[in-house]
Amino acid sequence: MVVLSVPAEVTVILLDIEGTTTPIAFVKDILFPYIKENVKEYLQTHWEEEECQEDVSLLRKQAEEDSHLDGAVPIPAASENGADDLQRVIQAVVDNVCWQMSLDRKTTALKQLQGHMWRAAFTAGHVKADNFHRRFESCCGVPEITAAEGDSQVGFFEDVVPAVRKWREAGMKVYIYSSGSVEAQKLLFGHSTEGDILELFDGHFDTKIGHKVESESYRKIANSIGCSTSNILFLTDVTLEASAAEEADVHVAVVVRPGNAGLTDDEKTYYSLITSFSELYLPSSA
Ligand SMILES: CSCCC(=O)C(=O)COP(=O)(O)O
Ligand SMILES: [Mg+2]
Repeated sequence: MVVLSVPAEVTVILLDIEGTTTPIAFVKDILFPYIKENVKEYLQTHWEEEECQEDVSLLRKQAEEDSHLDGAVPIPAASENGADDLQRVIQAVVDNVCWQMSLDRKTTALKQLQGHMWRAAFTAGHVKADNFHRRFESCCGVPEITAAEGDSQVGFFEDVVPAVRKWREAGMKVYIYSSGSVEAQKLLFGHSTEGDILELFDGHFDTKIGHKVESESYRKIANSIGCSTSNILFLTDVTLEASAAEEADVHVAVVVRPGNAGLTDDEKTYYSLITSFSELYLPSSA
């Protein structure tokens, strides 16, 4: 087995989710289809609620910023002109969300709405919490999406939970940094195969602190944790994120998982690679 020695100055492990703790297939084939298939009904049901209106305002603001982009979908302001007008605005929001998702945009506006939709799905019982890791089920007309046991559509790779427990026993702090909203992250870790494992994490960060491809985000994270950037080891599948973190003096390792995007030969040579969290060696746990 390949072993990657964690530098002695590292006291914090910062984890990406999609492609790192969690198969890309789980996000793309289970979590995201739920959004696309339910967004219209969600908006129609929750439209009058303050939270939903805040989500729509944020999406509208994002749409204005995106107006120069090819295929961008504007969201008109809702007027008092009756039900037809309301349906036109809702359809524009649906089209905007689907357009953003077709590009796998990581905007805070999109991620916030997704998090609220997943929460509503849990609350309404559309999602079975005890088997969330391999079934994301809807009772509102959407076909049940079930992944067969042993395939890649589970919530977490099997090495994740044992490794995180071990790191914590060795005195490491463990944080999550994902484009998925903190609320969505907590749903995921709150419903793992091993039950609620939120207590394994010292905290969560999302794009509200900044985008993952921007170095400044990692400086802000270190500041928020109260450590130096060089005390952090960031594990991610995306080299653009690794590069931004490294520019901020964060240690990085690129995680190679089944279903992840391939790396170039240069990237394979340049970055420390791991295929499982069990390949990390902590001198302090020796
Ligand atoms: C429950 S987290 C949802 C995952 C998600 O929406 C996402 O965009 C994942 O991005 P990551 O930064 O974890 O690669
Ligand atoms: Mg990722």
